Amino acid sequence: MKVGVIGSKGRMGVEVCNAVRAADDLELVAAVDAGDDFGPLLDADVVVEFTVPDASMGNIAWCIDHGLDVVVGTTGFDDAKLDQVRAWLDGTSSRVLIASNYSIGAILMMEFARQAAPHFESVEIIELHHPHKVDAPSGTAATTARKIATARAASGLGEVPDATTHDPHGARGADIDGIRVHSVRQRGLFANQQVLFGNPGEALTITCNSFDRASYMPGVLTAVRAIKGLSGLTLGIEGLLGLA
Ligand SMILES: NC(=O)C1=CN([C@@H]2O[C@H](COP(=O)(O)OP(=O)(O)OC[C@H]3O[C@@H](n4cnc5c(N)ncnc54)[C@H](OP(=O)(O)O)[C@@H]3O)[C@@H](O)[C@H]2O)C=CC1
Ligand SMILES: O=C(O)C1=N[C@H](C(=O)O)C[C@H](O)C1
Repeated sequence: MKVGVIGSKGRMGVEVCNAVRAADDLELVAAVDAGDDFGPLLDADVVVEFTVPDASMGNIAWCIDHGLDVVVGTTGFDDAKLDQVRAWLDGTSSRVLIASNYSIGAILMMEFARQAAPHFESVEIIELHHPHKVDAPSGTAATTARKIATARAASGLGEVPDATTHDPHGARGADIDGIRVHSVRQRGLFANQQVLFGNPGEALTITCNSFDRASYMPGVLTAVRAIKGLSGLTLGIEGLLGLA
């Protein structure tokens, strides 16, 4: 397959270009970044997009307009943006796959959190990242929170217990579908997430660490190879790994 990369000079884009070059069955035919002519992407069978939240929607629209399939790793998607992508895809043959995390550890962390969610009264998420990250909370934390909230609702669990009525500084963190998320930005770290569950007399903590951007490459290449078998908008690669 011929692969194009948008965001090719970024931290993830560089890693993706190298992973594509190293794969026997893939060929890197285009590598573009901010300000570049996107024309060379027209030679690609599939485009991989790792840029910034403010640019990603425009890049996805460009790919769909030009009949291309796109594997998106950029974070910062909410329901409104996803609905917009679905609307763009309507009546086209393009495919878009968006995943907030392509590492197997993070995908399993989210799956384990989804399984644990109906069984614990309390749950909070702490995500810790390098200080260059522009979006908060992380896409992974937002996805995890939504999966937990859905699993809690399906099992009839009510709100997470919390007596806080006075929080003038926002110390309780972000609220995503009723799940508290705390974002830490720390020099020396790359990417870590902890999901803290609690019940009377017990606690369960699920932790995932990424130490290197190499951790995302098997998932990204799996998505690249699988996208022609998908249709419309696909969220996450759990299904490609037999987890959904
Ligand atoms: N899904 C996953 O598994 C993972 C997702 N991510 C996400 O991937 C994204 C990228 O992360 P990272 O590589 O660290 O970020 P970087 O800031 O290192 O890279 C982003 C790149 O995109 C470029 N860019 C900005 N605007 C455009 C545009 N309109 N068209 C083309 N290129 C553009 C930037 O150029 P310039 O700097 O000149 O503006 C930069 O080279 C983030 O949203 C991050 O959260 C990260 C790791 C894993
Ligand atoms: O910006 C990053 O670095 C990362 N972003 C993704 C996210 O927002 O979840 C994935 C990973 O945590 C690294």
